[in-house]
Amino acid sequence: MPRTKNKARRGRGGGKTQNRGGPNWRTDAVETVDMNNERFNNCLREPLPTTFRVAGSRQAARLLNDTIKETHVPHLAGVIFEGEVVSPPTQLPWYPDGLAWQFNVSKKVLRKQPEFKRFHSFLVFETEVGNISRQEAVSMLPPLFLEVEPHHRVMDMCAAPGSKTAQLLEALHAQDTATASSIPSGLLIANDSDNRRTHLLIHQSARLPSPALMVTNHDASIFPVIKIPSEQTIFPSGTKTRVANKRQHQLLFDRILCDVPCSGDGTMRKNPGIWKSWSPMDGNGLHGLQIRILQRAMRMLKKGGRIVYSTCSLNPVENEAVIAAALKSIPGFELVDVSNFLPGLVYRPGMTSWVPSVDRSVITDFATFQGYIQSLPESKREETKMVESHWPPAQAEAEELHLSRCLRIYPHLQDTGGFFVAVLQKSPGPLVEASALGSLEGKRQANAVEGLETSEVKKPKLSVGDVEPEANDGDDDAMLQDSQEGTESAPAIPSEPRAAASEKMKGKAKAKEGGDIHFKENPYTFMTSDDPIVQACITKLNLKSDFPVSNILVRNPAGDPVRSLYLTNDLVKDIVQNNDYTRIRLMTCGTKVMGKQEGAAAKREGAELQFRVLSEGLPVLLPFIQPESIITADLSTLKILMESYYPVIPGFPEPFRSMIESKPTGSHVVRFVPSQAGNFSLTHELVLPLWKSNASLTLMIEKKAKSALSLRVFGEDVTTVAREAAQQKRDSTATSVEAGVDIQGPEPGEDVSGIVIED
Ligand SMILES: C[S@@+](CC[C@H](N)C(=O)[O-])C[C@H]1O[C@@H](n2cnc3c(N)ncnc32)[C@H](O)[C@@H]1O
Repeated sequence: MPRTKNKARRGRGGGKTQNRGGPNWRTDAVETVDMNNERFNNCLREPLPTTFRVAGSRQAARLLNDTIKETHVPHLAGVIFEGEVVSPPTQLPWYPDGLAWQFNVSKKVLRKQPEFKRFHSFLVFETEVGNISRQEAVSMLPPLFLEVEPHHRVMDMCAAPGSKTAQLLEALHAQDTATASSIPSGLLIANDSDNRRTHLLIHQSARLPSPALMVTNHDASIFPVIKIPSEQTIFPSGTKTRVANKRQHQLLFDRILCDVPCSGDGTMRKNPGIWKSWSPMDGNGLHGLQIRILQRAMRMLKKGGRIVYSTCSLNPVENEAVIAAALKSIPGFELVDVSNFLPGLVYRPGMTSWVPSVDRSVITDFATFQGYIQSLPESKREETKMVESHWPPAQAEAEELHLSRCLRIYPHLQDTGGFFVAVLQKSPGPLVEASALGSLEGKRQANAVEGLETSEVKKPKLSVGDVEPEANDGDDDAMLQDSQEGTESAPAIPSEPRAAASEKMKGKAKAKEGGDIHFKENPYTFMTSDDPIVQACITKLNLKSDFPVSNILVRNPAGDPVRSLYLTNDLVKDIVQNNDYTRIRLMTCGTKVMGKQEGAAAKREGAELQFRVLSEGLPVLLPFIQPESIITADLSTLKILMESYYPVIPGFPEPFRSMIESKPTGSHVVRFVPSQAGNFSLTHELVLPLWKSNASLTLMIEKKAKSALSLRVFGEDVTTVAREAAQQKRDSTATSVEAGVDIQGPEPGEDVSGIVIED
């Protein structure tokens, strides 16, 4: 943080003198270093460059990335605008496969310079349809460090609005092809405590539909135990089948992301408000919640599993202090050395020493918690919100905890926002006896056992639902956690006001009894495999026999296929069937694959009982559709389908025309093969849903997706919507010119942007 700012605040705070510990967040090294770095100061005042990531499954992302690299960037190189050279986009040096880009041009260039204007339109449309994600460079880091694989059980504790969730989903779907999606055996639970923000998550994740996704709405620090059946459990031979069948165990995760709420002081380049409102107390106040969220994650992790803890703050109280407190309270974890993980990433090591501010006026007079407490009159000691874990551990302890293995990203290093990342690994083996360990590890384990005293003494009884820790894990932590969920007493964590805490306890007790009566979402109900609607869909689409027909569900208690059919993988199905959906506060799960065909035309044609393939569900269904029922077409057919809403069947070229004429009305799937149409070529295969009416055809993709596709394939938006919009613009310009009004029409794509371009 800029030193001058702290000084100014101290001045305003009045009276307190510079302390022996030095300015806020100070390391020992700082004492000997000149803190005036002009580049750093200037950089903090500069707006961030625009960064984006090519999203989607690996193969699809590579194809689009090639388009950027080979079609757009060459045209953007050497551009001169108003006498100045404009730099083209460049790839972030550390992002795998060069899939992330950065550029720094003014809004004026994007609006007026023809090549950049075209590139901007391209970005806008591809962003709209989810193929490109505008995301801060540093925010792309945490999912990379998690190294998610398709079989992993992954938890995103604080997920909204969901840019990192999208990256995690992509990793889960790494084996997808450009047109077809795999059904990963793993799981991603994206959770956020803010109900409204979970809807952002649902919206975001619709761009990468996944049968392995669940969205929940919980306070992550008390995330409930999720039960799954223990079919793998080997019971003693005498166990009655009835007992064995009933057994469930706690789902533990392979990977957990804790991208926790933070003061956000690392975002000051894009949030100028931080310059005015920043206070060290923001970090002090969040510290307790941050520890509790991380501890909950540690309790839910499998042995050998990995947690990434991240914030967009540079305050050690929200970062190294949280890591140190969590590591000291729960044994069996260590910080991973990730120094060589992303070559090209420039960072600084975690801090091992700092002095927290004890109030808003940035008083950093106290090098230790004890010193601070002793400075207070006795009557005030109970009231202070400062706790021991705000301070750094002793130097030897900080070293033994390897706090320097954390990564600090400073804005001036690679022209980014400020960020903090720590990677924690849970030991794969059983815990070593505390007495057999070296001094610190022995103490850590002893402290942790103290912290869990009640449950350690009183082993929980398995009650209704018989939840055991995951069978192959034999994890005592999980068992203990079940019994004392929410009563966890890690040392030195700021306590909530008593009344609030006891209310929370009451609420939790209620939640433990069963569901949450305040949770108003609809339940998910699995349909039976022989349901006539399900069977009709299977026949109509000619699905193969390995289609997971028993994993289709609907969103109502009766199990009626009212509007949409969803598909989940086996693990999500197990979770839905073994947990009260209100207790886990399930907002959504799986992916929509079929939707009821609505509208007058469907009624007229007797198709109102038919379900059609949804474009978002098609990649998931595609591997199960018998190849002979997929219609083949070429680029000229695609052009006709793009240029008109309802092109009539006789207008299509042969052999497509005869092929489609032979098909019944209703939902179909078309494979557009690589081909030429005039000057344009389709370089890779596309598979899209189509609706056949009595006389015409409709490409069943959303308007914006159609425009993005058109821009990509034909270099311009040939869709009806674009033509109508252009006509409207021409008409209104003509009218205003006639009336002598000077109007500034919207720039192409601006109204649908989703990409906000800062000046
Ligand atoms: C830094 S943002 C997460 C950003 C997100 N990971 C992304 O990449 O888009 C922190 C999120 O934590 C949520 N949050 C705050 N307190 C929480 C809690 N106790 N449990 C779960 N989520 C919480 C906020 O609603 C916010 O969405």
